[in-house]
Amino acid sequence: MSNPHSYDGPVIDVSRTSVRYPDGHLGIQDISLALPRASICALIGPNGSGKSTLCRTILGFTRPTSGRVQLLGMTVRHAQKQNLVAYVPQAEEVDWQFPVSVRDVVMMGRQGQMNWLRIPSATDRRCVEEAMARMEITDLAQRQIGMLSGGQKKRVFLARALAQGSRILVLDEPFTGVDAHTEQGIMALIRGLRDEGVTVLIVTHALSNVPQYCDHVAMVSRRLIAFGPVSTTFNQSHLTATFGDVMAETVLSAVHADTSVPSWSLS
Ligand SMILES: Nc1ncnc2c1ncn2[C@@H]1O[C@H](COP(=O)(O)OP(=O)(O)OP(=O)(O)O)[C@@H](O)[C@H]1O
Repeated sequence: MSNPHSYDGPVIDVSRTSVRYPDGHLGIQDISLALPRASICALIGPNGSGKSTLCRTILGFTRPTSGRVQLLGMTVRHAQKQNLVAYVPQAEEVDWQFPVSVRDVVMMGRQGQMNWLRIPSATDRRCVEEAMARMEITDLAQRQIGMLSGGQKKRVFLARALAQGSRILVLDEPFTGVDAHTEQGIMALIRGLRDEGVTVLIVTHALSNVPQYCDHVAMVSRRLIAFGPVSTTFNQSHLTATFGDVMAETVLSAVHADTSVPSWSLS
């Protein structure tokens, strides 16, 4: 098995991967992409195009029907066991009624590092306090997660991912329902992690932010339409093939005018 700290191949390596759900629906078809270390990749496509399916396959929540996913040169299961992958879910995937505090949720990021008794060490506690401070949620530490605003909830899950200290970070729509200050904070954090060597995959409908925030972009419509550096891939022909010509025009004019396209306009 490769050493995750010295491994210099593709960090997320998806090879000819398809997912067909038990009811016969096709989630993704024959997708291949290879993300390098220390990069930020946007995963974009219309509703139902397979973004979540691809993420869930990379995270090991969904098994590919065919093809193969490797993370840092090892199977997804091995990477998960070594705590190498952190995930920030969409708000809808979380049971907000669950009676846990913000600090408890952030501590969950440390579970893979704890001993079998699951008693947090001084290091675990320090990592949790540092992650909460970095996400500016220390004052919320005792609050029950269901009582927080949408932007505060996002920051809690980012802090959990930070506390985990993983080499790969997958975020599902991190900008939905957050204000401009939180959005800037999330991006500053993600860039900081990228500069520390973390590989980041972001599912986003905030298309006009992609050139500003990301190094690579993957465009999907069940199949892979295009993948590569933003500078050469985020262009009119690929956007048209993925979203249609009206949306491609709207996105590109928003990029040039440096304004954002509301995500609801992409449904
Ligand atoms: N559990 C499931 N069982 C059956 N079909 C599914 C399941 N989950 C997703 N699908 C189907 O797989 C396809 C891809 O869905 P997916 O959720 O991956 O798209 P998405 O790009 O993430 O969409 P959105 O932008 O709306 O979140 C869709 O046709 C969807 O109906």
